[in-house]
Order: sequence, then structure tokens, then C-alpha cells
Amino acid sequence: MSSAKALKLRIEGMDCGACAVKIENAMKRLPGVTDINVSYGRESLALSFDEDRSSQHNIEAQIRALGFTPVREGAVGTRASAAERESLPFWAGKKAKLVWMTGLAFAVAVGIAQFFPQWERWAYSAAAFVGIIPVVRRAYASAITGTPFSIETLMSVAALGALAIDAAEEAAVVIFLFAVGELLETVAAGRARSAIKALMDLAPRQAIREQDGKLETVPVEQLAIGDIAIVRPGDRVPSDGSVLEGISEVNEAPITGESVPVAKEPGANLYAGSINGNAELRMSISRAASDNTIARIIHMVEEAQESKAPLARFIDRFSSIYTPVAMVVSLLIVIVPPLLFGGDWMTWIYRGLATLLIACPCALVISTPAAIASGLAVGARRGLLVKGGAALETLGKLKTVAFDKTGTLTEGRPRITDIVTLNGTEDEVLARAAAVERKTSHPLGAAIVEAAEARNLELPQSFGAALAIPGKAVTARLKSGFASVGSPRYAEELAPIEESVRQTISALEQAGKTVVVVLAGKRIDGLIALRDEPRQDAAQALKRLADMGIKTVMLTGDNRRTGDAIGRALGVGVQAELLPEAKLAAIDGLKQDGHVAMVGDGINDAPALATASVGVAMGGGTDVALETADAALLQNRVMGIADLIDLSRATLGNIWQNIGLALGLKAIFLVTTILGVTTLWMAILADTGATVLVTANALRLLRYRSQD
Ligand SMILES: Nc1ncnc2c1ncn2[C@@H]1O[C@H](COP(=O)(O)OP(=O)(O)OP(=O)(O)O)[C@@H](O)[C@H]1O
Ligand SMILES: [Zn+2]
Repeated sequence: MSSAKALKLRIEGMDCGACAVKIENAMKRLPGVTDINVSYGRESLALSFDEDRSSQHNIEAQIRALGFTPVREGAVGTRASAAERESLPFWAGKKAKLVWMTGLAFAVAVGIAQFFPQWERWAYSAAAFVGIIPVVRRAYASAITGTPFSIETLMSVAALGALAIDAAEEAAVVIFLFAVGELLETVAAGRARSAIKALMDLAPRQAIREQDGKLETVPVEQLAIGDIAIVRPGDRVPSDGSVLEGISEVNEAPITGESVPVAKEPGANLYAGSINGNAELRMSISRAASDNTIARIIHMVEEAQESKAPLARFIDRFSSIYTPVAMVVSLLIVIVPPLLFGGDWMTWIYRGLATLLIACPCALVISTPAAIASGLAVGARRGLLVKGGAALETLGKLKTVAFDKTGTLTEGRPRITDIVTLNGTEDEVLARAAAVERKTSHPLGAAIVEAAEARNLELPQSFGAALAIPGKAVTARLKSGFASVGSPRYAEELAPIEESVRQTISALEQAGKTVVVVLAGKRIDGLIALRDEPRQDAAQALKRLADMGIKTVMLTGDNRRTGDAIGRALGVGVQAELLPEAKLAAIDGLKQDGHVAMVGDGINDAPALATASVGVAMGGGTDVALETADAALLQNRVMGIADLIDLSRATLGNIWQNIGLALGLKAIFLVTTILGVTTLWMAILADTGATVLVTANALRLLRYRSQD
């Protein structure tokens, strides 16, 4: 009987996607190993293996042979994230060892050459071998496990070639600089990761728990759902939960990026990591530490790094052919000039080897993931969450942003402004409407029920469930018979509306109010007008989008006059009277001109969000928003979408700069090499330099600031 076992390892020393591919290739070759998932962002490897056919020992040995360090972790299936773990300091790792070794060997060789010139050649050869041997071993391990054209292969061929043409000193320098470059890459990759790790530091490690009237300080991991915790002024909220006692202002910037404190009173939700202001709060814990909103955000950002942008995928494919092609070019440089044009063999072998060093694709390979990791981390710090590189890329190329009206461009809290009665008193009409709406979740319904409650009205009894007709009305059976509340259009479908009533409706609608008709059967009992105020920053945000060259449209199920009135006030185009399916068709129509983002609250417009090129959920509680959309704005500000697009554009721009830097430097050195100006150590320095420049440029994004 065979048994599959799940294995999860942390892998130290992965600097880029290429490393992950190398490990994946090797794992694929092992018998009985399945479900392989290597993540460079999280430095992790997950797989299942058949214990009769492979052993964990064997798997770990393979990883070590490739030059990485596997680290066993706690229980399988825990939601551990890279950010929660401490890594070795960079100077103590495997890569650093190679730097010390090759550096020391080179220094010793220089010393020997000084005092015993006759041994110079041997000293440098020996120094070169000290570095070449581990590199060749790694190259060999990669080659036999399915990755023949690795960076190590390039280095091995170049260094051995240099030895062969009597350039031992240069071979030693090349290997040393290669080791330094690798180490710098590790440092750089660590910097990008630590941006995400910094998010984790926002959640406190300890909490004050109240148990049987006594207070004790415990690690946050020990807080259970239902526990009671005390948050003193100035402390961070230890875990998600809600206020039991106390009123205080809480700064939620760590979660939403919004620095204006939010007033919290009993019943209000609290997010782990937010900072308590002026007064003590007693809270009830609703989520375990590993399941906190902030932990989910971090988990999401880490996963987002894995989901590759089309551009990143293209670069990966490009670099996988780049290396073999460059090897062929090097070979041509070595053989063509001597054979065809009588060039000097030694000269052209030397130039060929230099070309080989330039062929290293590192800088190119990290150009995209480094920028995307930085972009995602900056966004997360500001409450702009993007679920992956693909969404980030699309956001940077948007032509149109479509907005839902209710709850997105408006506050989503309609209030009753007028009640017009045709049959019965105001209170009777309102009470009947509220009885019909009692169980709906529609914002208009909620406003009607709330108003009836505020007037202490006794609602007529209703029988059975209310029937919602999406985009039109809701109907219920009352003692007096069927009653419904719905749009004037719906009422018109049932029976013609009197001219005077129609004029009243139209006047209210022209003032930007939404009118619903209260019906008893087919008879109109009254009209209720409601007004939903635009969000404070809506007009400004729409203007900024227009300045960015983006077309904006408001999609609404509301009637045309109300929609137009609001649209005029905000300066946005309007498509009104859209039934839910018509909204999807409208988005499809907009897509003809290019990428379309749909911004909604993520709760009742999930299909629209899914239809758009990118769905962006705004506010509305972080949970739903995180699940349903491609991106989420954790603040309830329309400006967030402009910030998000701006950040995505900055990230895309950064990627192109990186690609330009990487390829540009290589091109320059290719030319100087063929002209014979470049030495081997300059070539390797160019490669390392390009990698460092690209990483530094990507890290620049971490300091990105939006315009407002
Ligand atoms: N529960 C309800 N109670 C009263 N009227 C309703 C109800 N549901 C829908 N309607 C009517 O149908 C219209 C369209 O509703 P729909 O839910 O499609 O749009 P909305 O959510 O109000 O606006 P938006 O599409 O801008 O978010 C409403 O303006 C209202 O007239
Ligand atoms: Zn390189």
C-alpha cells in the first residue's frame, strides 16, 4: 500500500523566479512526488510524496545540491507566512560563505604572487578552483534535474574557459564577483520581502486578556474567539473583534491607510493592528490571530506576488530562451572571426567568454517581480489591495472606470425627503411600505424601515416571504392584500399613472431624488422620495480620473432623471435604468474601447465586478471586499481608485525602466566586448551592476507617494 505524505519546507536562498523553476524542475523528476508548489515570494515549497518511492531525506538532499537550504517547519497546513519568520542574517548564509571563500582564496593568491612570482599562475588557478568547484556542482545538479541552462552553467563555462586560455587571475575575479552579485541579489530580495514583513509588525505580539476578573499579558496567538481583552490608550488592537465597553478614537491607518481616526463605541468593529487613541476599550475577540484581517491582507499580498502579470510571464519566457541564445552567440563570436577572417583564437575566445557573462539573465528575470512586489506592498500599506500582478497590470492600462451609484459614488444611506399620499395618511403609507420592505436588504428598503421605526409606527402584519423583483420592486402579502414598493416604471407596468402624479414624480426626480411608489395591488397609495448624498470626495476623484485621461461612467438601476441629476452634480456620464443583466451588458459594451474597471461595494454587484476587466470593491467591510474582487479599496473614498490606478501606472513604468536598464546595459557591453574593450571582470561587474540597479530602482517604488 502506498501512502502520500504532504510536505512543506521553507527554502532559503531563492532570489528570483528562476530559482523557483529550478527547484520545481528537480522535484518533478523525483518518483512519486506530486502537487508541487514552489513560491519564491514566500520562500516555500509544498508537495506531496509517496513514501514508498521517495523519502523526505532524498527531497531535501536534492534541494541542497541545487544550492538552497531547506528548513523544516511546524505542522503542515498552518497559515504560516514568510513574514512571520525570521531569516538568517544575509552574511551568515550559504551565499555569503562563497563570497568569503572566494575572496579569501583570491587574497591569498595575490599574496603568493607578490612574493613567489614563479607560482603566480598556480596560485590564481587554485583560487579560481576554490570558487568554481561549488558552482560547477550546482550547475551539474541543476543540469541533471532538468535545468541545463542555469546561471551556474554560464559561470562554470566562463570560468573554466578563462582557466583554459591562461587567464587564471581573471577566472578567480569572475567567480568572486559572481558570488558577490548573488549575495547582493539575496539582500535585495530580502528588502522587498521585508516590506511585506513590515506589515506583519503592525499587529502586536501581546495582548492584555481579562479572565475571571484578572488581567494577564499573553501572546496574541493564545487569544481565543470570545476572549475579552483590554486595549489601553496608545496600544494596538491585538486581534479583530468588537467593542464591549468604552468610547475611543481609533486610528485604522495600518489596515485602511486612512489616517483620520474613527470613533468607536460599544458594538463597533475593531481591526488588529489599529491604534487606540484616547480612552481604554474593553473588547471581545472575534478572530484568531492567524485569521485576522491584517493576516489575511498579508497572506493575500504574498499570494498576489505568485499570480504573475502577463508581462512577467513574457519576461520569464524571454529569459528562458535568452540564455541559450546568448550561449550560441558567444560560440559564434569564438569561432567565426578566427575561422572566416583569420582572427586570433585567444582574443576571440576571450571575447566569447565575456559575452557569455553578459548573457546572464538575472537582472531581466527580477525586473518584473521586484517591481510588482514593491508595488503590492506599498498599496497594502495604503489600503489599496491588489490580488495579483495581472490585475495590477490591467489597472495601469485602464481606459474606462465604471462606478456603481449606490454606496460607491453615493454614501449608500438614502434618507426619506418627501412622502406624498394619495390614499391614507403619511404614517399609514410609510408603515405599509416598511411592512413590505421589512426583510429586504436593499438600501432603499432599509431607509424606509428605519424611518418607520423612528416614527414608532406599528407595522401591519405580513404573511409569508417578501418577493424581490431585482431592479424593480419588492412585493409582500399584508392583511389588506398584496402590496408592493417599487420603481415608477414598475408601477407603470401594472397600471397607467395619472398625469398629476407623474408630474410630481418627475419633479422629485429632477431634484436628484429617487422615488418609489407604494402600491396596494395596482392602486397607488403614495410616493416616497429618498435622497442619497454623493460621497464627499466623489466629484474631486472623478475630476482627477478625467485628468489622468480615463473615461468615467456611472451605472445605475435608478431612473434616468435622478441618475442624470446626480451625474451632472458629480461630472460623470450616466447610464441609468439598467436592470442587473443590463449592467453586465453595459460593461461588455465599454470593454470594446479597452480595459474597464468596475468599482462597486462588492456585496450585491459581484457579477458586475466579475464581468469587468478588473473588479474593484470599495469599503463595505474588508471581508467581502477581499473575497469578491480583483482589487479592494479598504477606505471608503472614491479617490482610492485614482490612487490605485496611479500606483499601478507607476509600477508598470518601473518595470519598463528595469527592462530598459537590464537590456540597455547588456547591449552596451555586448558592443564593447566585440570591439575588445571589455574585460572579463568588467563583464561580470556589468551583470551584477545591472541586477543591483534594477533592484534598487524597484525598491524606489516603496517610497511612492500619491498626488493628494
Ligand atoms: N427593495 C426595493 N424597494 C423599493 N424599490 C426598489 C427595491 N428594489 C428595487 N427597487 C426599485 O428599482 C430601482 C432599481 O433598483 P436597483 O437595485 O437595480 O438599483 P439601486 O441599487 O437602487 O441603484 P444602483 O444601481 O445605482 O446601485 C430602484 O431605484 C427602485 O426604484
Ligand atoms: Zn547574473
